[in-house]
Amino acid sequence: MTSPVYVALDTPDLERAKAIATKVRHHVGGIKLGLEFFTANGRSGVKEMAQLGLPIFLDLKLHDIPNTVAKAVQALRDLEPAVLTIHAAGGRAMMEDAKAAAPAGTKVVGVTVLTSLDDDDLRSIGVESDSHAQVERLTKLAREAGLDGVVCSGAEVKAAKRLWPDGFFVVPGVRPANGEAGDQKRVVTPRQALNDGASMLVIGRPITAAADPDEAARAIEATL
Ligand SMILES: O=C(O)c1cc(=O)[nH]c(=O)n1[C@@H]1O[C@H](COP(=O)(O)O)[C@@H](O)[C@H]1O
Repeated sequence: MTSPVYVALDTPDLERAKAIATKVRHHVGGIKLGLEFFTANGRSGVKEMAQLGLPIFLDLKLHDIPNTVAKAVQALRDLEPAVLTIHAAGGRAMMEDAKAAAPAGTKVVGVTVLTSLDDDDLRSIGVESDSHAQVERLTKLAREAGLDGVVCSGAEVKAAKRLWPDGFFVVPGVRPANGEAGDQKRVVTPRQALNDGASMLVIGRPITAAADPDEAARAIEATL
């Protein structure tokens, strides 16, 4: 079975990203390249990582007016990522236009509420709903806009899947039991996230910051 774990290679260092991906490749389903990697290495860096032969999740969390996001997605078409993120809070028209601009084989998923935010953080930016209700709201909107799925924490994935049984659910903020939460606030274990309906788990530091990343990925895989 292909592993649902995508390792987040959050580094500006292309050689380090390659080295970690090469080490863990037999215990993950793919690699996630985000803003830190992309702003340092750009499209050519993504192409170089693609040569490793693992599926790529390009996590750019695009969030702008519909025209700008659609044109940015168009400019990324030839990279053909397996998964691409946009912010669901960008609204329905933005999501519709992003999906229309993406390659047919790319799953476009909407980030709902970042896993680094709790209900107090939401209130501080004027969102009166709690994280659970806000994830549900944005999941419905993403579905209506024709996206393939959403990104949410493991605390909400069960509810999101109930609203969208055939949606694709990406769950970051995943930590092995007793793992360091760091800046993540809504955290669950990999096993719990899968039990509750996650399609894909995004795991960064628990693997990449380990003394032996392959052993860490293997240990996580053993809990699934
Ligand atoms: O879209 C994401 O992947 C994402 C969404 C979210 O709400 N929270 C979140 O942590 N992420 C990403 O998931 C990864 C989590 O990394 P670790 O906390 O090191 O496991 C990072 O690359 C984040 O950019």
